[in-house]
Amino acid sequence: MHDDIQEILLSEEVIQNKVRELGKQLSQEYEGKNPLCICVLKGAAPFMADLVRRMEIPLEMDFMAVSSYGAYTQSSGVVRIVKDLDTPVEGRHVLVVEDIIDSGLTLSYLLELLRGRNTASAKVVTLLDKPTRRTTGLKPDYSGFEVPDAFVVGYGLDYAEKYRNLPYIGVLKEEIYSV
Ligand SMILES: O=P(O)(O)OC[C@H]1O[C@H](OP(=O)(O)OP(=O)(O)O)[C@H](O)[C@@H]1O
Ligand code: HPA
Repeated sequence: MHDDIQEILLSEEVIQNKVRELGKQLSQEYEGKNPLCICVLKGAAPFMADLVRRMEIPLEMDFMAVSSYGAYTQSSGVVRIVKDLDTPVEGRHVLVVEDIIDSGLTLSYLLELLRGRNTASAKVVTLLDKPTRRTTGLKPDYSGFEVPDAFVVGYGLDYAEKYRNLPYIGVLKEEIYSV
């Protein structure tokens, strides 16, 4: 285990089993719909890469970057589009792929934006849900795990751009971000 990690919450095996399960479920839900899977960069990149390989249906991928956290652990409350989609979404079934929903600010903003572009449907799959931190009414359509109110890193999730490449998800030691 990495020295900066206090505790492993979800092992690589547990994550991969869940991804396989979600991929199977989404394959059934989106059969015949050629969904556009939208990865919210950067945190969702490992989850998106693993998830689409478990979806056994035709689909397309696109990438979007929005930022509300800046470099550290507090949401700024202001959502900014850093990179927009390359694909027109009008009439498309879009599935937003997220690593974590915390306050829900990022996704509330994103879903409103996408629905305003007249999608046929706009749903969300998140690997992690931290419902205790929610300040919006947002609920994911598909969710992997609920996590407690702790700052978690790994499998895409960062602290100051570090730890995204850990294959597991762990709680960061408080001394790392309290200095
Ligand atoms: O529900 P919220 O409170 O809005 O938080 C969730 C968002 O915060 C993180 O992204 P971040 O802005 O840190 O960018 P990153 O994915 O590049 O790390 C995470 O990947 C979600 O997109
Ligand atoms: O717990 C978290 N870890 C990393 N990034 C995050 N963005 C929202 N919550 C978190």
